[in-house]
Amino acid sequence: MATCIWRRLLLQPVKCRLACQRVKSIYNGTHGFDENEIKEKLRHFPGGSIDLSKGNDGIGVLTLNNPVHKNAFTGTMMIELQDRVKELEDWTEGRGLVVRGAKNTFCSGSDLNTVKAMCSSEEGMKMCMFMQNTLTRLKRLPLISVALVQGKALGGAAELTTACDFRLMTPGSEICFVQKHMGLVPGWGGGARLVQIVGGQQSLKLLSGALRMDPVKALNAGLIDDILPPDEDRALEEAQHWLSQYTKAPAEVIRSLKKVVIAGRELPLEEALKSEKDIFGTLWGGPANLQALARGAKHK
Ligand SMILES: CCCC(=O)SCCNC(=O)CCNC(=O)[C@H](O)C(C)(C)COP(=O)(O)OP(=O)(O)OC[C@H]1O[C@@H](n2cnc3c(N)ncnc32)[C@H](O)[C@@H]1OP(=O)(O)O
Repeated sequence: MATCIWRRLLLQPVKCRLACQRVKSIYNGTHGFDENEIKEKLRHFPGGSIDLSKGNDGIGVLTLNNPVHKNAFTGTMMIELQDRVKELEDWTEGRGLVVRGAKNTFCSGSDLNTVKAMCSSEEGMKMCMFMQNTLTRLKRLPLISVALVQGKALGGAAELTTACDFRLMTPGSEICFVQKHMGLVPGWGGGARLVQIVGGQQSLKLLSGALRMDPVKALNAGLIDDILPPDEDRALEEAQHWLSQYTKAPAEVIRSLKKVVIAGRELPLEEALKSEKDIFGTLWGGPANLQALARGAKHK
């Protein structure tokens, strides 16, 4: 039943808007999760912002902006991240997204003042459910996302990078799942996603060793997709250029490709195949398809 709804949603994002909100997220009222309650709590920990710019070229830039604290995630930044992801869900022209930190550093994870103030197990789990919902929705966006890691990506920030389709690092940067040193495990969904990206063996090493992954180690482990040239000030430009090799096509084609991959990632094979057929049907004989045929495109 759930996979059937999910398949319909892949095809009818507007029609099924309300159901969509439920299915795109993991937790809702049936899991005892009260989103408003946790948001109210998170509002008590202000600071920083999550900024989104949407380019006319269909490429968005999402910036974690709290540089005095190395872009650590405050409570209000967690809420703003959800708001920005909702905005991206509604951006029908979007084809790609770069997720980065302000001032040449990525993010030092959860704001430690927020962590200290929400120290009961119950509160921790609510925050964890809220962030899992948001990061799952980020990963399920019908556009191609890349995390640009400059400086350090620690703890929850390392988890955030796994909610993007791709990861890039600049020389001198580092990704480290420091949760073990905090007496924790990943909780924002980064553990499960890491296993999907690098496999169980590598994940166990990265998490239990809290390994500091420099760009070369991260590339060899399959954690990242490329290392950018050593020019910090041009890193965003380089990341956008790197991303453009995957986003050069009409938005409806790129968005449909991503939906096919989401179905393949998340649905049992037969359901994924049916989704793929339906998504294919939305493009066959459509403008991009007809233009390609009229051009007599050759693929030498
Ligand atoms: C499920 C979620 C799990 C989590 O994410 S738990 C959080 C994991 N992250 C951490 O423990 C990061 C702790 N911070 C550090 O290790 C270092 O500050 C870090 C990021 C390597 C940067 O080192 P430095 O370059 O030497 O800079 P610094 O230490 O002087 O930091 C500059 C100012 O930023 C602050 N800061 C850094 N990370 C923070 C954080 N996560 N929460 C709250 N504040 C944080 C730091 O306290 C300092 O502030 P101030 O200038 O002393 O007022």
